[in-house]
Amino acid sequence: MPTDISTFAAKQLSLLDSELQAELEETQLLTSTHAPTVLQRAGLALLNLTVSSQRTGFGGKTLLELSLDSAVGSGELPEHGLRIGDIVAVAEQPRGAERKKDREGMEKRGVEGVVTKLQKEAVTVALDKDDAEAPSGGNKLWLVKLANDVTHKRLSQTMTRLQKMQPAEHSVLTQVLFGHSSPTPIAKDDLNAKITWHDPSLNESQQGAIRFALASREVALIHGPPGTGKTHTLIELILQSLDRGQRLLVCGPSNISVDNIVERLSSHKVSMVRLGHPARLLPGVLNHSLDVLTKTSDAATIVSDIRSEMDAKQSSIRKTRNGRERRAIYGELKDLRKEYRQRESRVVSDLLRGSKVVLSTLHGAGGFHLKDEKFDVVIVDEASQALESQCWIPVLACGALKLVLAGDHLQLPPTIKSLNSKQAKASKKAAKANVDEVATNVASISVDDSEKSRDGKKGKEEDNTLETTLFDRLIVLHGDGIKRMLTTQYRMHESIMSYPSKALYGSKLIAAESVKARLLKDLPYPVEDTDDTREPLVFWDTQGGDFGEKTEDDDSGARGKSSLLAESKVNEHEAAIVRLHVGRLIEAGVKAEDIAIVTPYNGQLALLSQTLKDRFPGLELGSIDGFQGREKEAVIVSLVRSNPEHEVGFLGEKRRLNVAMTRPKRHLCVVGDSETVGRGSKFLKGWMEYLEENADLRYPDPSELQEDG
Ligand SMILES: Nc1ncnc2c1ncn2[C@@H]1O[C@H](COP(=O)(O)OP(=O)(O)OP(=O)(O)O)[C@@H](O)[C@H]1O
Repeated sequence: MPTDISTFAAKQLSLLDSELQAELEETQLLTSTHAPTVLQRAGLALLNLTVSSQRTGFGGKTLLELSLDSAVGSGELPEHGLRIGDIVAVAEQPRGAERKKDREGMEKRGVEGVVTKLQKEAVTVALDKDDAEAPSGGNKLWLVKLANDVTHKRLSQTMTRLQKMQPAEHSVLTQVLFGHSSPTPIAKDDLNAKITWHDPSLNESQQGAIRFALASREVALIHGPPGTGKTHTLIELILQSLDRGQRLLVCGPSNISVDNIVERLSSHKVSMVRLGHPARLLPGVLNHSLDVLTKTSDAATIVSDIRSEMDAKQSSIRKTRNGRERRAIYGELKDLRKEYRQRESRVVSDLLRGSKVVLSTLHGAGGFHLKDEKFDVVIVDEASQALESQCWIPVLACGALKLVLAGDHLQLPPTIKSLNSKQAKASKKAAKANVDEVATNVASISVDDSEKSRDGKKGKEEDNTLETTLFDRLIVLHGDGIKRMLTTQYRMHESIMSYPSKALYGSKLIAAESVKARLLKDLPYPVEDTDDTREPLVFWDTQGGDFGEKTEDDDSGARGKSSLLAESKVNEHEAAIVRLHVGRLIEAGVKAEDIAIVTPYNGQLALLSQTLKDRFPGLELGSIDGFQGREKEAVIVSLVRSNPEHEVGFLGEKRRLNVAMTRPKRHLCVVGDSETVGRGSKFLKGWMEYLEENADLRYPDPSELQEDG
C-alpha cells in the first residue's frame, strides 16, 4: 500500500516537535532550577572565564577561546561534560543577588555558539551570528550548555520540504520510497555481470550484496548482522560505483561512522572530500576535510591573505577604548567577512566539483555546500541507527537517483527522548517499584509495535512513528526482495553466535573459519588453560538462591541528564559473581583491556564500577546501549532482574539483548536468574534454554562470593 507523502511528512513533523519538546523540557528544567555552581558541578556550565583569544574560523565565523580567569586559580578547567558540537551561551557572569534573574535573561543577552575545540585549559566557541559582539573585557564570563535545536531545525526543514512537494516534483526514487511505484526489477544479466573485485577476499554474501546494490536502480538494503563486514562491503561498493563513473554522497548518522569509511577509503587514492567541522573529525581523516583542503590547496592563498587581515582586526578589538572605536572595527570586519566568504566559496565549490565522493553526516548533508551539487547515489551506513527524517536530508539535498542503506534493524534503533519521557510518565503512574527503565534508552512498548510492523502484522498507521527507521519501513513496504544479508561473521565463536543466529537471523549466520573455534586460551599472549579460558560460553544461573534485585535511587550526581530522572536496579549478588569471574579470567592471564562488562541498568553499572575500576585498570564497563558497534575478547553480561513477579523490564527488548550477546569474540559469560528472565518473553525463554543446554553452567557458592558494602 502506497503511503501519502504529504501526510507522512506532516506526521513526522509533529513527532519531531514532541521530540524537541522533550529535549527542551529536560534542559530547561536543569538550567532554571539550579544555581550556576550546581550546573558547573553537573558538567553543564563553566564559570569564571575570560576571553584568551579571538580569531576567524571556517565560514568567517568568530572563534572565542575561553580560559579560566587568572584571579580564580589554576589554569585547568574543572571537569565538565561539554562536547564538541554542543550549543552554548556565553555571557557575563551574574553577580550576587541578581543571579537568578540574570540567568533567566541570559539567552537573550549572551551570545550563542558551538563548541569547536576542547583543551585542558581552554574551550573554543564559534559564534553563531556574524555581528554578535563578543563579551569582552572587565567582567568574568560564564558558559552554559543550551538545548540543541539545530538538529531539529534541519530535520523539520527537510520534512516541510517533503510535505510541500507537488506530486510532479517527486523523483522516481521518492515514489519508490513511499510505495507509489515498485523498484525496477533487476535483470539477471546485471546481477551476474563480470566484476573485477578490488578486494579479492570478499566472501560470497558480500559479493552478492554488492552485485545487488550495483544492479538495483532505485533502492538497495544491505543487512549486516554483527561482525559481518558491513563497512568492508560498502568500501568495495563505493569503489565499484566509481569504476562505473558514478558520483557518490556517503553518509552516516554519527561523525565516527563517516570517519570510519574515510579512513578505509583513503588507502585507495579516491578523490574525496569530508564535510564537517575539523574539530569533530578523527585526526586521521583531517587531510580529506573540506576545511583543511580549503587552507592547503593551491587556491588557498587567496583565502588565507584575507583571513590574516581579519585576525589582526579581531585582536585589535580588545585594545579599543570605547564603543565608537569598537563599532568602527566591526564595520570593517563585516566587509572583510563578505569578501572572505566569496573567495572561500569559490575555492570550496572548485574542491567539491572535483570530488567523486563526498562524505558527511546525514545532518551535515543539509548544509549550504551541497546546495548545487548532484550525486547519482546516496549511501548510508548504520542506517538503522538513524531517524527516517535524517535519511531524507541527503536524499532531498542532492537529487539522488538511488539510495543504498546498510544496517541491522535487529540491533538497537536511535534513541528517542519523547518516547522515554512518555514512558517515564506512564511507568511512574503504573508502578511504585518499577520506574527504572527510563534510565537508558528505547521504550519496549513502542519497540514491540515496530517489531510487529516489521513482521507485517500491524496496520500502516503504526509504521509512521519516529522509532520506525527508513530501513524498517522499506522492508515492510517492499518485502525482503529489496535487501541482501551478509552471512559470514568474523567476530564470534560459533557457540556465542548460534542463538542470535537462530532466534533473529533465520539460522543464516556462519562463523568464519578463523573465528569459529577461537578461545581465550588461544589469545596471542600467554593465557593459562583453565575452566574459564577454554569455555566460549558460561552461564552463572542464580535461580533459587537469595539473589534478588533491589531498586535504588540513582543519586550518584553523575553527569548524564538521564541520571537525574532515574531510579535504577541493582543486584549485589550478581555483582559479586561478576567480580569473581573477572578475577579468575585475569588470574589466568587475560588482559583487563580485553574484558568488558555490560549491563542494562545504570545502578548495577555504578555498583560494578565502584568496585572494579580501580582494581583492574583497563577493564571496560558500560551500558549495553553504549556498547553497540563495539567488540571485546571476553564479555560478561549482568542481567540484574530477579524477582518473584518475573518482571524483566527492558530486558524484554530483544534488540538490546542481541547487542549484548553479540559483542564478544571468544568468551561470553552471562550472569542471571533463569527463573525470572526465562519468563520474560519467547526470545528470553529460548535463550535461557539455549544456555542451559550449551553453556558451561555454574551455580554460585555463597562461600566463594565476597560482597562489597
Ligand atoms: N571478507 C572478509 N574476509 C576476512 N575478514 C573480513 C571480511 N569482511 C570483513 N572482515 C573482517 O570482519 C571485521 C568486521 O568488519 P567491519 O568492521 O567491516 O564490520 P561491520 O559489519 O561494519 O561491523 P559491525 O559488526 O560493528 O556492524 C573486520 O575485522 C574485517 O576485517
